[in-house]
Amino acid sequence: MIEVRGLHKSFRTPVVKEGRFAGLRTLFTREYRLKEAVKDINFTIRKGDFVGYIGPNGAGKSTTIKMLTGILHPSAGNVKINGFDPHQQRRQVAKRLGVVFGQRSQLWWDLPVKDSYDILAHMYKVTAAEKENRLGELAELLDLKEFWLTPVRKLSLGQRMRADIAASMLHDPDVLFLDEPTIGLDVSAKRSIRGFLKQLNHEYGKTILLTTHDMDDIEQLCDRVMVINHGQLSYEGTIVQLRDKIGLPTRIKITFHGPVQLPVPEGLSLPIELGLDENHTFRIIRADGCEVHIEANRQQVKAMDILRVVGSWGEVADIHMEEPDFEDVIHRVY
Ligand SMILES: Nc1ncnc2c1ncn2[C@@H]1O[C@H](COP(=O)(O)OP(=O)(O)OP(=O)(O)O)[C@@H](O)[C@H]1O
Repeated sequence: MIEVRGLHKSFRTPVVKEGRFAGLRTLFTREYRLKEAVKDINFTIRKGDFVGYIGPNGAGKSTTIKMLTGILHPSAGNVKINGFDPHQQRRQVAKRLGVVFGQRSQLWWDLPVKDSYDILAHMYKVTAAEKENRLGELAELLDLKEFWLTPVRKLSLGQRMRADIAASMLHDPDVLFLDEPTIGLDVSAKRSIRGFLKQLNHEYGKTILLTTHDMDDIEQLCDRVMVINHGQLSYEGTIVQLRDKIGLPTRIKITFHGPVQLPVPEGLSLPIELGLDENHTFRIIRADGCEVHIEANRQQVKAMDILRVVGSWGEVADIHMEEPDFEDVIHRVY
């Protein structure tokens, strides 16, 4: 459905001279610097996928999205969306594509929300009946009626984002590109946007590519994640595979029915005589009365082995496992 092959984008920017009359000298003797924003990117996104596209600031995410939407022309390589080239066959692609830029609204600032939809429907050649039908459904799903007649500039950020997402869906596209759709939103506004996106993907089968710096968005919504760094893809796969690859330890808190005698001091790994070898061990990080905190790499040591060993220290009352924070995992990939 979305195919990207050998995608490159370089920008040529004039080098600004320093010192007296710098502006003038820059005008007459132009020197250019080449910035390779995207370097040989390849990926395929199938129908119904929900894929996260993440990377640090300046990594090349927006440049990629702009090439996918046809706003920018690749320096090399190609993009196909449903078989069409977004730059050369813009009209065909636009019909099947919805785009939301969280930082920039596609609605008319001074017009009531409803009027923006009338203009967009006209631009996309959506019939009056289709428009009524879709807006009825979207208004219900995104709770649009409360600000239907309000000018866009007076909307809260959460309302504006809901209105923008509805606008991108008005022509019923199969594919959605979302660039930071939850930026700046409070917890409940984020939840409502995420719920809607989930529904679009699960129930309506929409294919979604999501760019965000919010790792909760990625963890809660995406089946797959692509990481871009310095213009190149540094990881592509599921979130579970990514966690396994990075292999951060799981934190486990064990509560005993009484104080425990530990076989090794805090900070040390368990010794071999307990039936664990040096590659399959775990570490005591803190002991506090009846509570013991350990760290284990669950790729290396089985939960049953941990239970067997800690069970020999005393009577276990409770065990609480905490998987590594996804932000920490991502930090390692960046
Ligand atoms: N029009 C342009 N002219 C020159 N350089 C550009 C242009 N657009 C982007 N760049 C450069 O290309 C690189 C990638 O930028 P891009 O906006 O794609 O990053 P990003 O991953 O979207 O970052 P962020 O998370 O901060 O939005 C950056 O170094 C940026 O300065």
